[in-house]
Amino acid sequence: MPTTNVIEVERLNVAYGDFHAVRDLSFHVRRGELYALLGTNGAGKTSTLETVEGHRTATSGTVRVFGENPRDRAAVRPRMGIMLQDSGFTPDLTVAESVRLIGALTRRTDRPERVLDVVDLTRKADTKVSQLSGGEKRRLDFATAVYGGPELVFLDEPTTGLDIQSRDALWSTVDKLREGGTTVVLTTHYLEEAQQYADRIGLMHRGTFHREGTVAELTRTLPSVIRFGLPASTPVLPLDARREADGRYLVETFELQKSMSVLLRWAEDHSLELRELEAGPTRLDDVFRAIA
Ligand SMILES: Nc1ncnc2c1ncn2[C@@H]1O[C@H](COP(=O)(O)OP(=O)(O)OP(=O)(O)O)[C@@H](O)[C@H]1O
Repeated sequence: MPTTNVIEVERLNVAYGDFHAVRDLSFHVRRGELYALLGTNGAGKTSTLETVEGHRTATSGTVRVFGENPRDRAAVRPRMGIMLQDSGFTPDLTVAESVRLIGALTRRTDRPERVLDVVDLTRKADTKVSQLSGGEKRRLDFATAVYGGPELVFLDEPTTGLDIQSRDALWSTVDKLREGGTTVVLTTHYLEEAQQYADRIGLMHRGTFHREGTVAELTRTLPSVIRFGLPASTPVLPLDARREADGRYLVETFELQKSMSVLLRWAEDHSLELRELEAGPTRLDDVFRAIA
């Protein structure tokens, strides 16, 4: 199957009066891809997503979704599911009524019972929205993205407020949607989720991309790290290390395996225990910290 772009953004600008929230931003999302739009606070993620979702008009530049202008709601909306940070369901409606409403609004076909089952709210079908817990409300928000298995799904901070079981269940549902070919656009402040699930990441800062690429592309410019603790008096270390505020040692290296082997041999030779030893490639958190 040829790779086609589901989303194409070319030199997007979004301004609020004199303030430029998004500057000349260009990116595309391929069919079947999970693309994470991440960034610092106020970077312009919401402004960008609202434009792609068709809720906001670009100040300049072009945005195409399925080759169409996303402001053309009739052409685009039935094909996309949007899980907002708060979908704003009417508190007096029951969960089942809310799910049926999603069906009517999206004009997608599905069985509400199936959707309730997928988001694990079958037991709460007759409960009013106002009586749901925070995590249950979030799962109801997720139903808006799942209903009718749309081709494109936007997940805005999908797992905020969810316990670990609900998070795992949400990601397993997302995996199933993806097996069916669904394209996913994610925003999250849980960087480990982006690191685990995203095919590509656009990392925004002050209205533009600080970096864009796969997780490996984003992290490989920074060294891997090794951390460990040692007793008070030790022989001279075999590689450059610095002391952290908590007294542990930190080694930064572009040759993780080699440095580990040097360190382990040294510890063995001196009968030393490397306490709380941790080693691994740079995490996305470190890429974020490097922005500052
Ligand atoms: N309606 C508005 N009027 C004026 N300024 C706005 C408006 N909406 C957003 N902004 C500003 O535009 C910038 C980008 O905001 P946006 O909400 O797109 O960022 P974000 O990346 O989603 O941030 P966060 O992670 O904090 O939610 C911010 O500086 C914000 O204050």
